[in-house]
Amino acid sequence: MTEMSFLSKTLLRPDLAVHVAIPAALLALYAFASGDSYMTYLATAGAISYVLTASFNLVFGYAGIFSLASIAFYGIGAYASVYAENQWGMPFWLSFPFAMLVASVFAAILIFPTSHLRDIFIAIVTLGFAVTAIEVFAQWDEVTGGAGGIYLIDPPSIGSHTFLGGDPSYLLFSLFVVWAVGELTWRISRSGFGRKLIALRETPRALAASGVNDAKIRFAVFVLSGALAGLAGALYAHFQLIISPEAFSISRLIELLLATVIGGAGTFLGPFLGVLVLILIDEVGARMGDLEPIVYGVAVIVLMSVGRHGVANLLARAWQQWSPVRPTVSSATSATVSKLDEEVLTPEGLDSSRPLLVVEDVTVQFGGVRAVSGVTLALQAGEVVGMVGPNGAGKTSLFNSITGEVTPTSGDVLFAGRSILNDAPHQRRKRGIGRTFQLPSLVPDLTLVENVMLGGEIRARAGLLRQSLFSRVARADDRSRRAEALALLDELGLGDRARGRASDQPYGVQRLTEIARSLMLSPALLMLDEPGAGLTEDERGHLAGVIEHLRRRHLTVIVIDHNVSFVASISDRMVVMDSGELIADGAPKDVLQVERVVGAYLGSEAAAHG
Ligand SMILES: Nc1ncnc2c1ncn2[C@@H]1O[C@H](COP(=O)(O)OP(=O)(O)OP(=O)(O)O)[C@@H](O)[C@H]1O
Repeated sequence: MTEMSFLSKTLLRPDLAVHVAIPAALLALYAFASGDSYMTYLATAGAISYVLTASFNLVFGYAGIFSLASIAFYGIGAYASVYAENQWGMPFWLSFPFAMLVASVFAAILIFPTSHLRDIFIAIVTLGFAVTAIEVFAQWDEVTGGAGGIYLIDPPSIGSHTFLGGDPSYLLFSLFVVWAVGELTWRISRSGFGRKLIALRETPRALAASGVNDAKIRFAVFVLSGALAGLAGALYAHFQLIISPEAFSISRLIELLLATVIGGAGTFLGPFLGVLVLILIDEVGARMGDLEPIVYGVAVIVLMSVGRHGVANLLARAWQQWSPVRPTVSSATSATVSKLDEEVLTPEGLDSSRPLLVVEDVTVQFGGVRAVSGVTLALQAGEVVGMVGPNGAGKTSLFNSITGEVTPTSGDVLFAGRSILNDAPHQRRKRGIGRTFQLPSLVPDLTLVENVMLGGEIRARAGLLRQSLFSRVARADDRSRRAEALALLDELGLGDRARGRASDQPYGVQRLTEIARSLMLSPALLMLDEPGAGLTEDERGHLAGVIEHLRRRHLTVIVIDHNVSFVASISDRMVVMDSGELIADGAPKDVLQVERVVGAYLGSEAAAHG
């Protein structure tokens, strides 16, 4: 291999580039800064800011949880490490994990009042927590030293070496922590855990559709982010050797927000770049005397208007234009249904002696609206059932009461002979009930194959911790999930688009990808809510072929659609709903003759079909 091809191959493989470029950059920074005390100070402060920003980037940037409590966890980590050393004589190297533990315990507690909140409401509750914590830091004299702060009695040392805050050795230690945190975030961003965080941020429904408990993902990222903020706090305390409440103020929180957003929230490089840009703005501003706040403000406004998704995304776009390797996305869903492989889907353990699904006298009431009224329905394994009915007939409400998104007001739903009413949606996915939504619920920022891989997460052998570390088992999981997802996409005729971003795909492709994601669950029952909506004639034809393929594989399928001819052509049996009631149930040709069906809903279309 020539030197050039090695270089270009390394650059084009992000893993290698990160493992080489980040440590090299950190070592270069150390070599550059360690000769000068001011630069050493600046670089160490920057390293600490990076760790704090990376912790916030995980919870806000990746997971989309607008938690402002990071500043409190930062303070808690700082005080906890100093307190443990001063009061209990805890060694320096133990006080760091202790700080992480204490901060993560607070994070674990705070997740409860915020678990059902979103966006600005989370921001308000966590801001309340941050303000309270800042007040406690300033007032709890016995522990925090109150407004005057506390000193670390013994500077950190290992063996005979003392790490004084402004020393090059402390800078080296801080850069080591930066490397470790960077490595962790890189691994997370590559792993199934990272994909689940992005799904949580953009399309939480995609998690439920994949059988993933979003509460668990929220909890994990909140606690992890709290622990990293605590680590930043301990690093800060040992850098300054004195800590006082001003270090954990609201203006520090605003700096943290700015660093995250300017760098590029939800990107790996964002925290590095955000901190660097803020330091540069600070340094330039400091030379401008009274104009400093104006320089700061103007710089932030300019940066945000040039690229509101942050510097990292600007660089990524520039790199994509420069890079010789471009993703290839063909223009049409060209593959034919004949490509569908007979071996792909074989539902296991089906008991054909009893219905797979029984809906017993289910009523769904939304306030004064009775969306479903005493519906009883049984589905045999292997049936393809089409469900039609006018707008507002209650089809989706009935669907949702089977899949768990809606709890029936009365009645029961049995799957494989067992009531599933108490199961959460993600648990029903695990039991074998796959579903798609009326509006496609793919994660726009992930590729198609990554979206489909989400459906296989419930079979992952590696837990969240091993996924975060992207361990050997997690990598092996990932490889096999990717291969399965690619095979499924190929089966559905989407192989050539697998690496395209979901948001760039036409509706038809997105709908089929949702089906592929559901199939990753190896469901016994697949429920498709208007899979044909918004599709072209060609795409509809392709969809009909896919459903026929599922039927041949003995998968039980329920399809809602408004196009009666389409439903009649793909189903073994048709059910018709009107005003919350089931008004017909039988073979398509018989149902289309039922007077109430023809009169109440189908009109000329049914007559034409009949
Ligand atoms: N979450 C909700 N809150 C209040 N009313 C609701 C809710 N969901 C559905 N409804 C109402 O319940 C009735 C049935 O709606 P549903 O969406 O189940 O019908 P549908 O047959 O699926 O209609 P469409 O074909 O238009 O999707 C409608 O009157 C609807 O407005």
